[in-house]
Amino acid sequence: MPESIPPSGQVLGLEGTAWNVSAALFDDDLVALHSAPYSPPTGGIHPREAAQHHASVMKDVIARVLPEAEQVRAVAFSQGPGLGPCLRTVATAARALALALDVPLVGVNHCVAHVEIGRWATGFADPIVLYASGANTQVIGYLNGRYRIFGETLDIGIGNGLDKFARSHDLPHPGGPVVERLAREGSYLELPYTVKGMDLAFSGLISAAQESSSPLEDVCHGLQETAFAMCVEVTERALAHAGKDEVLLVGGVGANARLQEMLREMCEDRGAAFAVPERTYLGDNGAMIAYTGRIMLEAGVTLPLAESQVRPGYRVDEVEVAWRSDLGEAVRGEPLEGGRAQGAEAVVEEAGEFIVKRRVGKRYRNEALDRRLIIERTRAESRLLAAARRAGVATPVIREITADTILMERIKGDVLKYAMTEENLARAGVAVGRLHAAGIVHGDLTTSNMIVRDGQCVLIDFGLAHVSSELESRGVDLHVLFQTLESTSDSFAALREAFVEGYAEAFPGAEEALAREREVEMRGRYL
Ligand SMILES: C[C@@H](O)[C@H](NC(=O)OP(=O)(O)OC[C@H]1O[C@@H](n2cnc3c(N)ncnc32)[C@H](O)[C@@H]1O)C(=O)O
Ligand SMILES: Nc1ncnc2c1ncn2[C@@H]1O[C@H](COP(=O)(O)OP(=O)(O)OP(=O)(O)O)[C@@H](O)[C@H]1O
Ligand SMILES: [Fe+2]
Repeated sequence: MPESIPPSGQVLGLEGTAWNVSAALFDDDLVALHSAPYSPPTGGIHPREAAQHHASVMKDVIARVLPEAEQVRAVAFSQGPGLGPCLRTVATAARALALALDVPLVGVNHCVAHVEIGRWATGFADPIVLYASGANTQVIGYLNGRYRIFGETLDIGIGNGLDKFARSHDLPHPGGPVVERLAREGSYLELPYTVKGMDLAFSGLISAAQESSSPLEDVCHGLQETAFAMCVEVTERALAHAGKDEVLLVGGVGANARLQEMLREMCEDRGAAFAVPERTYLGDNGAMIAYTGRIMLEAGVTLPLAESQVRPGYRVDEVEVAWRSDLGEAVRGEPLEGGRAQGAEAVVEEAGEFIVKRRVGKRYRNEALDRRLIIERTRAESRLLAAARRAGVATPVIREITADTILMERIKGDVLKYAMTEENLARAGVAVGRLHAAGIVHGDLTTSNMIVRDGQCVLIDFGLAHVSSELESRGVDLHVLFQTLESTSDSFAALREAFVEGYAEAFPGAEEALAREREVEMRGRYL
C-alpha cells in the first residue's frame, strides 16, 4: 500500500461486471472514457466467454485512457455484483495497475456506482432510484448512511427478461432495444401483472409473452406496457412511503423512451421531479466507477490488496456510504395530512368518521390495463377486508362500494411507520398471523398499511390481497414487510424479532412461513 495518496490528479476506474469493459479517468469532471463491449455471437452472455473477451481487450481499453492522465491518484474497480469470471479479470488488472502506479485501490459496488453517477449527472440530492438493468431491478432510497432497497425483483432482472424474450424469437442481443422498436408498431395485449408491495416478479410475464401466439409487435407492446407499469407502480409506492420528491432512473433499461415517459408522467402527477442521466452514464460504463472511486477516495475509503477479492453477490445495502454527510430524508409527513393522502394507487379523503378511498386512473398506464387493475383491486379490497374481519383481524368496516371507490371506517390511530416500537411490531405480528391463519395473504404489507389503535394493529389497503394458504405467498408477504422495515429503520433486528413473536403466537404455521421468507430473501441475493 502506498504511503500517501497524491493530493490531486485523476482516479482511474475499471468496469467489467458483465458485457462492457470500460475504463475512465475522473477528476472534477470526466477526463477520458473508452469501452469495448462484448456481444455474444449467439444466445445470451456466457460468463467465461465474456471474461475471455474482457482479458483480450483490457490492455487496449486502459491504454486508450491512460495517456490522458497527468497523475493517477487511485485505481477503482467494480468489485461486485456481477459475473464471477468477469469480475476476477477486471480485479486482476486493477491490482496490477495499482501496484505498478503505486497508488491505492478502491473497491466500488457496481450498483452504488450507477446511483452515484446518476446523482452527479442530474444534480439530484436525495432521490428514490429506479435501477433497471440486465441483472437488477431495484427501488433504492438513501437513509442513515446506506442505500436501502425498498423493493426489488423476486426472480429475474427486467433487462435479462427482455433479452430472454428476444432470444426466444431469434432476435439479436441485447433484446431491450429491439423490443422497444417493435413495441412502437404494436398495440396492447393483456399479460400477467405481478406486484407485491414494493417487490415485483417478471418470470411469469416473460413466459406468457414467449408463449403468446399474437403478432410479435403486439406482444412487445404488451410486454413493455406491463413490465414498465409494474416498475413505475413500485417506484411510486416507495416515493409515497419514503416521503421523498425526486425520482432518478438508472441502469441500461433506463435508456428506454417509454419507461422514461411513464416515470415522467407519474412524477408530474405527484408533483415530484424526474431525471435520467444521458445515455453514456445509464448502462454499465467506466465513468461511474471512476467517479464513485473518486468520491470514496476523498472520504478516505480505500481497499487493502489483501481484501480485494471480488464479491459476485455484493448488495447495495452492504456499503457504508462514508462520502455522504447527510442522513437522507427520513420518512416524514403526517398520515392524512390536511384530510387527504395519496398512496401509490388511490386518493384517500377524510369524510367525518369515514374515509373515501378512490382508485384514480394513472396517466402512465395503458388505459385497458389501468381499468383492469382499478376494478380488480377495488373488488379484492372490499371482499378481503370483510373476510379478514370475519376471521378476527382488525380491519376498517366498509360502508359502501362502487367500481373504484370504497367508503370505509376511518381508523384513528398511529400509522406504524411513524410509530415503530417493538410493542407495535408485536401487535402487527399478531394481526398478520391471524390473517395468514385465515388463509389470506395481504400482498402489500408495508408499515404504511398498518395503523395501531387501542393496543391493536389494524390492517388496511387490501387491494393486492388474495386467498392463499401457499407457503410461498406467505413467505413473500413477510419478505415485503421485512424489506420495508430494513429500509426504513436502523433497529431492524429487534423490530423483526418483536414481529415474529406476535406472528408465532397467532399462527401455528409461523415457523414454516418464516423459513420460506428466508429462502425468498436469499433468492433476491442473486448473481
Ligand atoms: C451487474 C451488472 O453487470 C449489470 N449490468 C447490466 O445489466 O448492464 P446494463 O448496461 O445496466 O443493462 C443492460 C440491459 O439493458 C437493456 N437495454 C438497453 N437498452 C434498452 C432499451 N432501449 N430498452 C430496454 N432495455 C434496454 C439490455 O437489453 C440489457 O438487458 C447490472 O447493472 O445489473
Ligand atoms: N381506513 C383508514 N383510516 C385511516 N387512514 C387511512 C385509512 N385508509 C387509508 N388511510 C390513510 O391513507 C393512506 C393511503 O391509503 P392506502 O394505503 O389504502 O392507499 P393506496 O393508494 O392503496 O396505498 P399504497 O401506496 O400502499 O398502494 C394510508 O397510508 C393511511 O395513512
Ligand atoms: Fe449495471
